Amino acid sequence: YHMEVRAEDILRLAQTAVPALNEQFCSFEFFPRDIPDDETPALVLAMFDDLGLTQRWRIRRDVLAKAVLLAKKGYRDLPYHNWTHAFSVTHFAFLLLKNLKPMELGYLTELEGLALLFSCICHDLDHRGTTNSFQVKADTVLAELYSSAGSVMEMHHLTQTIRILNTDGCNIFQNLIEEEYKQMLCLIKEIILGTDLAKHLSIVEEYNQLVTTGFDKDNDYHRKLLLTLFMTCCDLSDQTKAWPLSKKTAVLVYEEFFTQGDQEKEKGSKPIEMMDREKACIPKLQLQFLDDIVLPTYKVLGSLMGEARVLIDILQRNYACWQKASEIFTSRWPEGGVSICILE
Ligand SMILES: Cc1nc2ccc(C(=O)NCC(C)C)cc2n2c(-c3cc(OC(C)(C)C)ccc3Cl)nnc12
Ligand SMILES: [Mg+2]
Repeated sequence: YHMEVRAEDILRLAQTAVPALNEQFCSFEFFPRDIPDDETPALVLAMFDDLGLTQRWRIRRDVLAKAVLLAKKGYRDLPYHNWTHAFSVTHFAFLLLKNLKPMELGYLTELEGLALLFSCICHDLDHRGTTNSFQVKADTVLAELYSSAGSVMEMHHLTQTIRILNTDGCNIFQNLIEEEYKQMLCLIKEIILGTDLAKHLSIVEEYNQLVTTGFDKDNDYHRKLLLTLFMTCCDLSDQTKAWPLSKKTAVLVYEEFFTQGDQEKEKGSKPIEMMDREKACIPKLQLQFLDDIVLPTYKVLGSLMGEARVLIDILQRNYACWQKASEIFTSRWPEGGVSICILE
């Protein structure tokens, strides 16, 4: 398994005219998952340009082109943790940076904004569609390598990210001065390791304190919290889209979970209910997920950045749809299949 891209593909991407990012593309309603796969690399370049990051950090176009193509190739063909997920997460980071203007307001430095965008592209590189606990239980190579550090998968995503930067002609940060380069690697590490669900759950308390004490933009730690908060919001952003779209994504997540559950059964171990296609009730699990993880995270975002409150309204509408679905589908289909919500 290796990551390689052809020179002519890099050249073609580097020379494509920058697609104009229209109003829909720049709005929170936009659903990036509908963009054809082959159009996504050019749009990533356009997002860097549109945010002024390409010129601010003197990022060479052909270098950014190669890095994006290598990252795209670094994702596996899975139901959920694939390039489409990475692209949609990156698109939401673009929306946050463009619409909430954290860099202009001094909530994030331009270096932190660049770190967020690049981390989104790479944050789930070479995911295998299984959880950290699965890696440890199955004693996989990745668990051998990283279980002592915890965050097994996230450590792997990080090493794959560094590998891209160390690949000839891919280091988009090559024109940063020494000090900024060191800071950049530190930020990327924080952000990518912060995408471990266990890490997120352990710092939710600190997010709420941040809301109570108020955000101090001169406080490095506050800005770091904001970065990992933004990253988690990006990672969860499919849930802030219109109902049919957010439901479609949820089904993909369970396709991956159930495949892991099937593998665990084959190994003779019992999967948790969320991963057991015989036991899981998706609407019920989605209500828990929105209650325990998504809503608390976006409520912090909404308290810190007023313009993000509109996203909470959409989340609450989607919550209501899952409630209706759970009432209609509390009893499973006669043949014991999983209830997929047909609500539109
Ligand atoms: C639609 C949707 N349903 C989900 C339902 C359940 C869970 C889950 O892991 N439950 C475990 C218990 C202990 C809480 C995750 C779900 N999920 C994620 C997701 C988020 C992640 O972590 C961050 C981003 C840091 C929160 C990491 C991995 C994934 Cl797949 N993305 N979309 C979804
Ligand atoms: Mg991840």
